Amino acid sequence: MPVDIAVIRQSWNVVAPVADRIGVHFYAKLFADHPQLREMFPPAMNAQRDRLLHALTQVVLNLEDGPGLTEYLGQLARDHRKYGVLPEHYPAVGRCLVHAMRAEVGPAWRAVYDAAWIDAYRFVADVMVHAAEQEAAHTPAVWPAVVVGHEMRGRELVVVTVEPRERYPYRAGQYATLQTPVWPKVWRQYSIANAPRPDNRLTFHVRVVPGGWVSTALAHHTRPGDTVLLGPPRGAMLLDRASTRHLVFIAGGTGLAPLKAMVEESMWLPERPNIDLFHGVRRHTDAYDLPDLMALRSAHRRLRVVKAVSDDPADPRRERVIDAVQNHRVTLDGDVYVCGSPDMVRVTVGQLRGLGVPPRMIHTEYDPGGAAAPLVHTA
Ligand SMILES: NC(=O)C1=CN([C@@H]2O[C@H](COP(=O)(O)OP(=O)(O)OC[C@H]3O[C@@H](n4cnc5c(N)ncnc54)[C@H](O)[C@@H]3O)[C@@H](O)[C@H]2O)C=CC1
Repeated sequence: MPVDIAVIRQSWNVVAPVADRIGVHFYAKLFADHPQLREMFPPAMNAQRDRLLHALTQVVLNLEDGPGLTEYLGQLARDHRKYGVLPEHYPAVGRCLVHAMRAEVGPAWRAVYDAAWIDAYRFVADVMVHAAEQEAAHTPAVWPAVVVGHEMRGRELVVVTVEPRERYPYRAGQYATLQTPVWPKVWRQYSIANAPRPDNRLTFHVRVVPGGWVSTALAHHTRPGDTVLLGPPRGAMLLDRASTRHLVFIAGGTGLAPLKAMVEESMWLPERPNIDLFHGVRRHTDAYDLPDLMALRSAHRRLRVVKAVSDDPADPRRERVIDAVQNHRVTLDGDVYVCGSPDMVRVTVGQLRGLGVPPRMIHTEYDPGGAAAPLVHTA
């Protein structure tokens, strides 16, 4: 049965305003009817509810884009394998979702919405089950990884290195989701700070976020020998290996991680490009990776590394990282990669656009649509 896009869109006018309540209702109903599913989810459900609503919105907005929607749902399904989702769970989810929508929308809900959503959900479930099955044929759902390095760099920043037991296939610039034994079922995304290595080891730069469960666990309750779990690699901020164009990397704080991985990858290219790597930090003491960056610098003659300090009272030349790029008269004639906090990325990209850098040359971890939430966050 084809999905009735017009009816779904119409229903969205009454669903969207009460979407938060639908999220709460949906999970309450799901766990009441299927208590065995509760243990698949984290203790705190706020983020989970946001993800559900985000996914629903993506489905509704992209119903006309068949291939794009299939790609999105496939990625969602591959990500969900780590939660232990099985094909038999999907019908229960569909029933509870439609029930929650009907209940929260109230009298404005029409009978035709039921049928349209049941069809739409069936389509979503079919695509996801198929994608998960295909992936399961050759890829694990999770990668157990032993912590082999744990180095505090300052009080609230840790550099963690792990060694997955099986080969972890990823590209420089991507990120992984990670779970520690301290908080089962709680996953957080962290960019991988090194290009793939023969020893299969991955390094993460983790700033402790106040109240952040996983970042605190990694910094203060994790030791070499512990085992963490990794979900599949994700992210599309990658190097164009065929290009020899000048590369400018602009990092804010731990946003350095994926850009450092890309610098490493660029060192294998047959024709190494010229690279400018700017690391923006608030204070001098926040430049947690400077010795490593300098080591990289001495191995790569075409690499320039610049530290920009924005808020250090001891430093008269306080500059935002984008100001440092301008002050060093960098020619912005190639690809520019920007990574850091959402605000930092927004401000920096705005400045780059103002300087005439074409949007297609600016690469970030953000939804190309622009206004949407960042695709990666760490906590
Ligand atoms: N793949 C990704 O997208 C990754 C993103 N991140 C994000 O990067 C951020 C790093 O945070 P911290 O290490 O605490 O660094 P931070 O927030 O202390 O900032 C470091 C630099 O960014 C600049 N900055 C911050 N806010 C700015 C703004 N509104 N406008 C212009 N410049 C600004 C600061 O001046 C400083 O130079 C986190 O939000 C983290 O989630 C980190 C790793 C990977």
